[in-house]
Amino acid sequence: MIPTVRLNLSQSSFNARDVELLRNACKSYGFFYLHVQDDELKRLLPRVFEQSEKFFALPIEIKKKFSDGIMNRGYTAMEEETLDTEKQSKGDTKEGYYIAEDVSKDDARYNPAKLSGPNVYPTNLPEENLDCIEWKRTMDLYHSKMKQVGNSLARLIALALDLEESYFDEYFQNPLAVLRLLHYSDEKSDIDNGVYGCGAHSDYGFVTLLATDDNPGLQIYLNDEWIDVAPIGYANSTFVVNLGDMLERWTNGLFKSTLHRVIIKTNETDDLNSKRRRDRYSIPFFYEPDFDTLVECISTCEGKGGAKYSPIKSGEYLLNKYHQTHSDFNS
Ligand SMILES: O=C(O)CCC(=O)C(=O)O
Ligand SMILES: [Fe+2]
Repeated sequence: MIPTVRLNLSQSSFNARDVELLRNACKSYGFFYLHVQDDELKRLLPRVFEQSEKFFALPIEIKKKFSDGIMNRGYTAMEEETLDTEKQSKGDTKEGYYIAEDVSKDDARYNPAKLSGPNVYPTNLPEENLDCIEWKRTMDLYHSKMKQVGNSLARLIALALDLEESYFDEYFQNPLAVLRLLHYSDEKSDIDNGVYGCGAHSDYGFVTLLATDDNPGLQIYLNDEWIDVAPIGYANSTFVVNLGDMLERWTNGLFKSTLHRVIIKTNETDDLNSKRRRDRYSIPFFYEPDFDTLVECISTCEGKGGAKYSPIKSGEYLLNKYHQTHSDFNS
């Protein structure tokens, strides 16, 4: 149902049809598939998922070592995050790993109060369990490639708003660009009892580009109904993209930041004749404007009714949301 927009990273201009598709999808659903044409990305995606699975397969006491609750980097355990505090009886049945821009302490951009600092990477593990060098290389490469995709998508979004293609560039000089590896446990979601893979929420920032495996689970809330989003699988470099709250605020509600959640439907009694279904793995990439960006209604979106939302600061908005949802976040 949601359309597929195309983006070719090696081309500098965009196709008018894609601009139109994107505009309609952003207004109606706040969600679309994005097929990104880029050979390096296509080769990289299976490796990123492979390395992600290898990490999550490690024992919990090892995984827990690689975490920084101040900068919100590295490992977050099963049920640590609760995205819908009203409806959930326990945390999301998923574990995760945050990777952002790796900024060393001697870098001029180092500023932990503004979430700019070093990543946490797995280290000192037996190579047969995890090749830490390869792991870091793969994740850093993917993070950098996804920033390029985010930058290009921001330009396409500007065109869809009838703005200059470069309109958003100034707000993404040091974007809060965060990759999050996710692994859902096989615990079946139980809506009546508040058990969710991931509770209902809207994303906080500009756009999220989600790579998933072939497992279903993602649902979006449209016209008072929860609708399944068919998993696209990462093999052909297609992402499920959704818009976040900041873009909704920037556009005065013209572009939607839509509620979504993850429902895990499997359990031990799943089709015993076929091979047991694998756990679900997904990797959202959150592309958000610079920490100090003031997000306020774009003048051409104001319309007759005026601005519906008060201006917010990008970084403050994110920090607030992290505090509300993460029990281990203590910045
Ligand atoms: O795993 C998914 O399909 C969605 C995850 C998500 O919505 C999020 O992390 O914000
Ligand atoms: Fe989300």
